Amino acid sequence: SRFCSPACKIEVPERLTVSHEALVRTGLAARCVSIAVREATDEEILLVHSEEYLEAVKKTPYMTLEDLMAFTQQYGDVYFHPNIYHCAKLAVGATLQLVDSVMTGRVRNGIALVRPPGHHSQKSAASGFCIFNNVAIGARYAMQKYGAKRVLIVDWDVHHGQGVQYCFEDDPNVLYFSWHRYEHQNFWPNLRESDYDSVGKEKGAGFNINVPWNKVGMENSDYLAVFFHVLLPVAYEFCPDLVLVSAGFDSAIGDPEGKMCATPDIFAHLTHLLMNLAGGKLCAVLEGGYNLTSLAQSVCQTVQTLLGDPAPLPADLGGPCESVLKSIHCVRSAHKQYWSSDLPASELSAKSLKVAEQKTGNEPEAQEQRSPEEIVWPEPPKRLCPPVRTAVALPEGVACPDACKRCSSAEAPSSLYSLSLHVLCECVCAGSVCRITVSLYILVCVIVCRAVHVLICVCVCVCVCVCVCLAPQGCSDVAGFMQAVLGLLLPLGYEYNPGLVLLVRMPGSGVCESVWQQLAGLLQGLAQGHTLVLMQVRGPVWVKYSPVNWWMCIQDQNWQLCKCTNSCYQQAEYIRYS
Ligand SMILES: NCCCNCCCCCS
Ligand SMILES: [Zn+2]
Repeated sequence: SRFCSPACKIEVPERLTVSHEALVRTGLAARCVSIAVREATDEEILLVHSEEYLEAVKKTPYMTLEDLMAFTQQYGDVYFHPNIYHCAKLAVGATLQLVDSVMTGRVRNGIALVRPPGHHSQKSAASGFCIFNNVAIGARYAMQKYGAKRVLIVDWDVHHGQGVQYCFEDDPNVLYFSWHRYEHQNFWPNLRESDYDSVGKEKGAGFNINVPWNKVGMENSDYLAVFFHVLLPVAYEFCPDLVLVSAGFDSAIGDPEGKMCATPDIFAHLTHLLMNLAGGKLCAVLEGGYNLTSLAQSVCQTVQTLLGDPAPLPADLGGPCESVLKSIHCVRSAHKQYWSSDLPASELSAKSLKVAEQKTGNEPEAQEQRSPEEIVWPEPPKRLCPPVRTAVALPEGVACPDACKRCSSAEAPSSLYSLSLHVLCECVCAGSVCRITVSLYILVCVIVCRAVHVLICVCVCVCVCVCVCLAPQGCSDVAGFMQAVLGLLLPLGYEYNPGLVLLVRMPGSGVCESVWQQLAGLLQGLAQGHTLVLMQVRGPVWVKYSPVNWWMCIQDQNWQLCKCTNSCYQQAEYIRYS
């Protein structure tokens, strides 16, 4: 019989069917392994929820419609259907199946497309369409069953996941990050504790990060700025064993709840920027997302990045808007005492403020006048999945690394300079590159990043941005190095939006492997993954390249190579020859 109470108009079954259909239509589903779902057990649900709440929800399948209505009244904005208890157990069970698959290494990462969502539900309360807190239970489960010590939860849904915050606010082992439409507490769930000064309690102080959006109409550059200047520096310092994403897509353009302007392809970059953490162990769990068109596109963008495909070129980014700068400034000040990675906040806001003034963001008022259905945006750009991930040109007698395809060996130019120009011209003449960023890493810690634009080729105008990075001591200051990469190089790179990234590692630079891997991985979010790496270890040159990744390594006589695990793209095993 039809459920006579006002069933939810936006949290509808079609959310899952359009998402799955899009994954099938784009061929992405065929590239994934599907994981069986199951119902969560009581024990698993009790990792987060109270017995009395679970017992109460257990009764709902047998309630009359009137009783269900009454039961719903005690909570905010949640709808109970006789079948929702079953669905909510499946949503938790699917999440835990995904956590199992990732923590056991059966898969590197994945996404659980579930409903009802979970991040608003609390120990003894349903809220905001959520019955059981899928992601909070997933975090506790990973810690209990797999001994995960530190779990990072990134909540990019447009609503504040207060349920997750309450669950872990005194827990230093779970770092909860959420951005959310807030409008100075005028947006649902209208909580004082959703503001930036809720940093966690007792031992958990510093492990809860709230970034309020005090305006609607936020764009891609606003989202990236928060990742570069708030989330990523702290996430790298936290060094999680597992990343859980409360992947709500109501923060995308066209959503009736969020009223933001960020386009679906931004989720390709957000996902990419998180995939270098925790050795690539990332579980995304669907939360909100109520515009069926942008939801399906955003899900596909996320899955395609999880599969390792190169990110799309970021559409013309500007700097963050004034309101976001204030939020970034406030949340960084609130967390200053807990985290060491901290560029002088004044410098950050000064630079970005200048850019913000020039920013002519599309006025959200204009957007608000149009109904969500009328808002249109361009289809996300096609993203190449190269037929050959990695080709390697090696001197005679050197075996081809795993997962690489051997091709004719390039002659080994003697000096680095001629080599790089030789290759650059080859790239340029191939016509596949319009702009090139050359990062010459002389030494380790980047403290000054100066960009010099040089015209190097008459046939094609190639802007070579030569970042000459000076630095003091060796690899000890990894935090400082990562802070400079995250807070300076990446924002610069995304805004510059090059056609190719050239990474050069000089001998004696002392760049330790982990830093090098992070750098190579993060920078592959630029230039659609076209990365050229000159790794001056010592010795002859060989070129490892593919339509996506160009790797050029200069090796010493005894082939002192390194294992470069690119969690994003492929395990590139190099070979040690002595
Ligand atoms: N007038 C109150 C609107 C409440 N909307 C609840 C939205 C829950 C989103 C879950 S992601
Ligand atoms: Zn939401």
